[in-house]
Amino acid sequence: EEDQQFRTIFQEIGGEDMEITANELRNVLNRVITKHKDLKTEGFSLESCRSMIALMDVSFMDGTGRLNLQEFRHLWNKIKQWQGIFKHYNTDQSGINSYEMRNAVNDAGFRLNNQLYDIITMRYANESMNIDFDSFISCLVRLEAMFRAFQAFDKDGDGTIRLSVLEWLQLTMYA
Ligand SMILES: O=C(O)[C@@H](S)Cc1ccc(I)cc1
Ligand SMILES: [Ca+2]
Repeated sequence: EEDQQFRTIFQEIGGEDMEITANELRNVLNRVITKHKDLKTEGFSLESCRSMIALMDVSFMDGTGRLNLQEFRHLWNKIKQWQGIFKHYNTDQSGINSYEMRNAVNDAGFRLNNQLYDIITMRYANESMNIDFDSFISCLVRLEAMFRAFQAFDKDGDGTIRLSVLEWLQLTMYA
């Protein structure tokens, strides 16, 4: 039942080619956020949607540059989960600050170190050191995809991976 609902949404957004492009993803995300006044954002940019699609490609080893149903379902479920976390910390509608971001990232199930929390704030916060909803989502999509990519490379699970420079560039230039 829920799956059929998903397929319908997906069909409506992606069109008959059953794939969602960055533009189509941007349109649906920006349509949904207009219905949520408690999600502080200026909207999702095309670039952030391109990045999220590339990260889903990396997660699902599917270098199409578009979202298939499986990738879209995963991304959409994550956004639904993470938007709830964002609302929980975005109490004053100013976005979330670096302290709240640390708790939000933990609530999303990630365990990082202090240096990484600082890096995330530097990378995703605006001039007043607050993180808007679209940046919040872009950050967590990247975080999750990078964890999954590492695990895919770390076949023996020993916590280390070996990459040639070209393998490194294939990952970092695309993701
Ligand atoms: O589906 C919805 O509208 C709510 S429940 C969750 C949600 C909120 C924001 C986005 I963008 C996507 C999904
Ligand atoms: Ca894809």
